[in-house]
Amino acid sequence: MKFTDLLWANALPIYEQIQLHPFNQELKEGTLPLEKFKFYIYQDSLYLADFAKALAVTGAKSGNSHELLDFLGFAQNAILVERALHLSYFKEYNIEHAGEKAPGCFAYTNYLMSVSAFESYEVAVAALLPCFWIYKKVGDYIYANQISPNPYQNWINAYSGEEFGHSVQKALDICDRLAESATDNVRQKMIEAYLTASRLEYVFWDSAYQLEQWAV
Ligand SMILES: Cc1ncc(CO)c(N)n1
Ligand SMILES: Cc1ncsc1CCO
Repeated sequence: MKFTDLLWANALPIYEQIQLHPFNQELKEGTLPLEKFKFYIYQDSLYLADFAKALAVTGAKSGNSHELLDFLGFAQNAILVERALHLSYFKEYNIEHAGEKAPGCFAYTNYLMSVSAFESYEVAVAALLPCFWIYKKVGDYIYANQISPNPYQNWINAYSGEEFGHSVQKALDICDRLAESATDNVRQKMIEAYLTASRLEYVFWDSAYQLEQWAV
């Protein structure tokens, strides 16, 4: 059994709740209120900017130029996705560049940045993996089950697409390779980081669905 299969099995209950979450169900049906999608896209643009930094810092920890290049490529793609997909939605829906991170986005980005800065390469890779893998699975699920025409088609195509799929496979392969030579202790920390980031993926969608605000 590959290490990533073990990760998937461990986090399956979290993934199932993500797939069943009304944000993703309504995205699939095309009935997600525009206000919630706009909130999500704006928060996700803030997310992707920090995610790119975490990817670059993680890449800098790899012991070889091959994986450094992989992670720098992921970071570059995250910024390009932010520019292309998000800015087109910003225009189409008149989303203003205003406001700070909601608590869910704040928690997730700060977790990824702190793990990439302060934990080992192995643990940072495991923490970053749900961003790739869960989005791929959600993208594929929505693509296969969507009601069309769907107003959120561009978003669906981006994450169910082949290009994103290649990046996801690369990240999975790196994680499996690292786990093979990791100690049990490091592998345990990788599992915990993967679970925490998966929970934060749920939190991020839920935050958008609730139009989450700071309590004070
Ligand atoms: C919150 C979040 N996780 C993962 C991705 C995938 O890039 C994204 N765009 N946003
Ligand atoms: C994970 C991820 N999300 C948006 S871009 C990107 C890197 C893919 O290369």
